[in-house]
Amino acid sequence: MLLGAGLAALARLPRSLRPASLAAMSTGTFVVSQPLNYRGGARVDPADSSGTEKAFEPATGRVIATFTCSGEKEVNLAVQDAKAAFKIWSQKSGMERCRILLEAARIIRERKDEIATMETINNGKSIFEARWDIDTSWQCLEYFAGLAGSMAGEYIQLPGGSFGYTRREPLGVCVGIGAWNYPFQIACWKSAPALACGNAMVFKPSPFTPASVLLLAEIYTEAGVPPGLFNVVQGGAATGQLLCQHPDVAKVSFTGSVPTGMKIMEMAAKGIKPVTLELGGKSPLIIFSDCDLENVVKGAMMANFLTQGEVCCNGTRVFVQREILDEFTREVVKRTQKIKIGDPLLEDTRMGPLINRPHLERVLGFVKLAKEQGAKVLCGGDVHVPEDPKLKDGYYMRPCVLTNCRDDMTCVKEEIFGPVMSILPFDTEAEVLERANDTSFGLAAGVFTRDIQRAHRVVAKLQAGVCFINNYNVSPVELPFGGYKKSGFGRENGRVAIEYYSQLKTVCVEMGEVESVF
Ligand SMILES: NC(=O)c1ccc[n+]([C@@H]2O[C@H](COP(=O)([O-])OP(=O)(O)OC[C@H]3O[C@@H](n4cnc5c(N)ncnc54)[C@H](O)[C@@H]3O)[C@@H](O)[C@H]2O)c1
Ligand SMILES: O=CCc1c[nH]c2ccc(O)cc12
Repeated sequence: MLLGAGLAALARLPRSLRPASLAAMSTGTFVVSQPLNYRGGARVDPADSSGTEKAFEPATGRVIATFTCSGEKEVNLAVQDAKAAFKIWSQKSGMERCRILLEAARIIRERKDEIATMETINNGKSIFEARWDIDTSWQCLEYFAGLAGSMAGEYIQLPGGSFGYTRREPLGVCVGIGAWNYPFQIACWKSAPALACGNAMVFKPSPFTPASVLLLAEIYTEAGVPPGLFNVVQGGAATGQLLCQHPDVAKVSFTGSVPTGMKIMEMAAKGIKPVTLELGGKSPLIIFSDCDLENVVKGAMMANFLTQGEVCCNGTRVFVQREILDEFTREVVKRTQKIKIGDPLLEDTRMGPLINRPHLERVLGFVKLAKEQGAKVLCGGDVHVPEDPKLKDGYYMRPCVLTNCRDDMTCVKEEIFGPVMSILPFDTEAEVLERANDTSFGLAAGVFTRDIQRAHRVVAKLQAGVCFINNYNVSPVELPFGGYKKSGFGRENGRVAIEYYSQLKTVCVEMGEVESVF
């Protein structure tokens, strides 16, 4: 729980009385004072330390938590607790697991405002968006609860009355390592399928956003999972490495950047551990001239400016057919300039601060380089200083639209992970397909057109794991999510996620005599 002035008392109130009070808290008052590790069904101070980290409130630049990074001893304790809980959990029927996950989903739904408030304070995204994130989170638990109850193998008849069958079995202790852009949701997208399949999990959030996953851990406990089934350790690369290299860890599910993904895969390879990698992107959004322009402008904004542009699947290379280039550009700039930037806890704010000062500087650096390389800034791309004095040290920038872009510019080739849209004109379908696929990433892509045949023809040729037709950045939990090429592999969400958190056992049953060649 986040504790600020008067908040400790609020936190002791019955849960039903808490959410509204917490949601009413304003920016600039929260501090975290309880331990941020979770083990054996409770918050704990870590048994050892590999240094300390500070977490910030991006809206104000204030430190909201100082915490200890977990070392070898603490990581080992978390894995051992998870191992013990796995023995109990994996023996439960799918229906028993289903009931507990449904209860956890219900509690998340009930505490939505409280969790969203914490997410907004620690990440900087607007409260409006954070509530969406929490909706997708409980929906994910509900979805995998349903699948837990219906997981089954196959029966295969063999000659002479013999037969075989398959069993879908859990892997054991799974590790989840998260990025900072969707802290609570990432933990849910990983833990829900893992737990549904009968696994235990040790989760490490990004050191920039250590707080909200503790609420998930407490909720799992309250819902009835065995103590130790879901544990949290804190820290950065060193703690992550200890987790990936631990001999009792059966699988690693990672969300983060491509360079870190490569390191994770190397470590996992040494232990022959399966990995799910949800990595970065530089996704194309292709807009044909026959589109519905009103929808397209909305789609392009959704593709670029959610969570301050810090979204892996953002469609930041916006290819616009030349006939509508001017009209589209005019309209998208007009709307971008109207985005309300500021205190992310205010109901009408639509863009909050970026995650931290170095990241803000990095994004501004991309805009500067784009100008040097010949791009034209049509709006934004500079620091925003809100009028409210308490926000003066926050990490705000104005969302940016770039034109005069070329495919070889850095702003078009590299993932910026900030509110920067690059507009690129094109003439023909064949040309735009070639240019859209000319990247080592392959996370997502979008097509806007009224021509349904063209829409399907184009998405069939796009090298991307998630394609949108006439919309962008919607992620219903029923649909698999994951990338092609360097954007990773394995899938989260959808039925298929079960395959990444379980293993298949084949049982061959002989009903006759053993036929021996000896
Ligand atoms: N594809 C997706 O679903 C998805 C979702 C969100 C973010 N991302 C990507 O994540 C990146 C931004 O997130 P980030 O800056 O937190 O990424 P990051 O790779 O720096 O860190 C991600 C996580 O990995 C940990 N980590 C860092 N080095 C490690 C190591 N050597 N071993 C083990 N763990 C290590 C970090 O502490 C953090 O928890 C962007 O590239 C973005 O596209 C992808
Ligand atoms: O940021 C990228 C897309 C995304 C949004 N929410 C989640 C949760 C878990 C992920 O692995 C990716 C994402």
